[in-house]
Parts: sequence; structure tokens; C-alpha cells
Amino acid sequence: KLPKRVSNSASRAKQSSKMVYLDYNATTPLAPDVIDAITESLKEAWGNPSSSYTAGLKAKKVISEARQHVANMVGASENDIFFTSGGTESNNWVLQMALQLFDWYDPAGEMPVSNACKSESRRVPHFITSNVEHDSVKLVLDHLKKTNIADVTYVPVSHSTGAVDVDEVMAAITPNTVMITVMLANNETGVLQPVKEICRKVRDLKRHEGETKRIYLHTDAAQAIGKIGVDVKDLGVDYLTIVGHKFYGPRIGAMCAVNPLKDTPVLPVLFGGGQERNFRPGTENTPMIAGLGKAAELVCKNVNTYQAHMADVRNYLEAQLEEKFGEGICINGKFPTSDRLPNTCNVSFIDQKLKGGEILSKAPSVQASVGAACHAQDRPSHILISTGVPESVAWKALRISVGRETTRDDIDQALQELQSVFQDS
Ligand SMILES: O=C(O)CC[SeH]
Repeated sequence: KLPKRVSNSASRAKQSSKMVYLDYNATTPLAPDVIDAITESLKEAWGNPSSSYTAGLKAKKVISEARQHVANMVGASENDIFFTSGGTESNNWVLQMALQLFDWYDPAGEMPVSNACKSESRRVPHFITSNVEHDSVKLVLDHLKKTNIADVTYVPVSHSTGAVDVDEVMAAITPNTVMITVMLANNETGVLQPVKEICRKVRDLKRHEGETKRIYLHTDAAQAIGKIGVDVKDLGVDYLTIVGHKFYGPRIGAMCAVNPLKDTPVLPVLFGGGQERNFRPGTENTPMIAGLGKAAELVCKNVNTYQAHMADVRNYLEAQLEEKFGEGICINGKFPTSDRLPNTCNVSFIDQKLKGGEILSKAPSVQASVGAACHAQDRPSHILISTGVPESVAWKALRISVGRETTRDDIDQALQELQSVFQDS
């Protein structure tokens, strides 16, 4: 005979056989049109895009059309888009490029990007970032700092806004600052970061003799694209990271460099066959690029509808949480003066003994998370703690992120299951 709690969660799973997926910030399913575009490309555009005969030209055309859709999605030009294997590669590329740009003179002399300042002391490139970045930014900078390749200032997010303070970012600038990288929206709290304001202030900054002539600006837009409007020119960034599997696209991505080689330098960190205009070699993954292009096309057409729907469902979720649990919950990442992604709710069940991971283990049909998928789920989220959430509260957090198809009925089912977990515990 099964012990009571196992039989309860097993019986709950049986009762509510329908799985409710509520972890869209971890990844999204492929939109049906995206699957069709990938399948079509697999069948019809298998040629090597570098080949000059029909099979290659068909593939090249697919890639060019996809590039235009991805560019349109973020308000960029087709030439601004460089396909990569995903967000991690795009983020690593931008940071490694900044290292080179710190001392790099343009050998052709065509673009005054030389950043070298003539101070006698050993010059070390300096980066500024937040303390809530995704690991594909954080761990790169941690490594550069630990190995003395670069200096890094991690500006802590304010505990009263969940966002970095623009003036604190500006105060962190040194003569050797080469790049500021701050994510557009946090994947766990959903809090939007003041990227536009940071870029505006940096672009107004006068640099002096002995200082880097230019501070490059990057944002990891992985979690924002497809949920809110994202426009590189409106933001004022030089570089922006695009991640397909966050907006119902395939697991590839892109690095956007605004007006490359004219306004924004681009340097390769991989070398090979010359694809992507010699900046990102490797025979192109045509079907996935086709899928990314279709996903981008859908975002272009529907992002306002997506945003409104997700906000409605997320706000319904939070209203239901308040109604059913009252003082027993704490919504993490909800600040009066900060904007959040429309789909993200980070909630701690503070009057429960159970930790977030334990709650989810007893609610098998509720597919949510305690934090970023790439972080261990058996400890409190360091992102929440960095945002000022007490450790005891962070332990009890669930990250619930809704998607384009999530319904209020899904929310009702998930909350019903969570309530029965608490009744049994
Ligand atoms: O936040 C997530 O789950 C995706 C990045 Se690991």
C-alpha cells in the first residue's frame, strides 16, 4: 500500500491528467507554423547555401528571408543579424569581441574604433553588468575577472525596484570601461532593466584623453523578445542577443550588431569557412534558421496580442493567488515602480512548510520551476536573493511563467492542485 503522500500526489496526477505547462521562461514549444517552416526547409532547402547552383541558392534564399524577419522583429536591418547556435554563443561572442575592441585598431583605418587609452599603467578592460544576469553573461565575466583578463563591476539591483539603478551604473564607469551589458528582462523575476536609460546616458557621456573612447552597449534580450516590443534603435544598444526557443522558435539564436562595420564593430571569434560574412563560420543550419525566421515573423505580427493575453492570464493567476492564499504568499519581483514581463509570476508560499521544489514534486501536473532551468533546483535562487528576497522566502518560491496558449482554466487547475498539496502537507 503506497504511503499517503505518494498516493495523494499519484491520485492527483490521475485526477488532473492534463499537464499544465507553466515554465515558458525556461523554453517554449515550437509554434505549428515554425514546425512547418522547418520541415519545408529540411525537404526543399537542404543545399549548401554557399553553393552557387540551384540547391544552394534555394537555401541561401531561405536564410536571407529569415534574416529579414529576425531583423524586422527587433527593428534592425538585415545586415545587423548574425545567426548563432543560441543565446549562450551570442553572449559569449559579444563579450569576447569587447575584449578585442579594448585595444583593437582598425587595420584598414576605415573605422575609428581604436579604444586604446595611452595610460602607462597595465591596461585591463573593464566591464559593467548587473548581479542578476543569465549565466552565459555572468560566468563569462566571472572567468575573465578570475583570470585577470578583465575587471568587472557587478552593479546590484535595487531591493526596492528589482532593477539596477542607472546612476549606479554610470558611477561604475572607469577610464578602462569597454562594455556595459545589462539584460533587458530578468528570467526569474521578469523585472525589466533600464537599458534604454543606461544607453542614453552613456551615449551622452564625454570621454577624455586616457579613457576608452567608446563604451559598447549590449543587452541580452532573450526573455523579452516575443513578450514585449523590442527595438534596438529605441533601446540605443550596439549589440543585442536573440534566443529562438524563448519565442516558440528553434534552439538557435542570433547576435544583432547595429549597422555593423559602420557604426558597430564586429569581430570574429570563430574562424572557418567564411559564412555569415566571415564573422560566424560554419555551414548554416538552414532549417533552424528558417524556423527562427518564421518565429520572428509571428512575433512581428502578433506580439501585442501575445503580450495582452499573457498579461491577462498572469494577472488572473496573481489575483487568484491573493484570493486563495492572502497573506500566505509573497509575489517576488513585483515592485510599484518597475515594469515586469507580462507572463512572469514569482511567488513564495511563505506560510507553508514546503520548499518550492517540494511543492512541485507533490504537484506532478504543474510544470513550473523554482528558478532558471540552468540553475540547481535544490537551493534558493541567487537571483531572488540578489533582488532582496530573504533566503527563507526564496526557498519557498515558484516561478510560474505563462505562454501564448495558457488559459485561465489552466491556472484554475494548477492552483487547485497546489491547494490540495498544501491540504495534504
Ligand atoms: O530561465 C530559464 O529557465 C532559462 C534560462 Se536557464
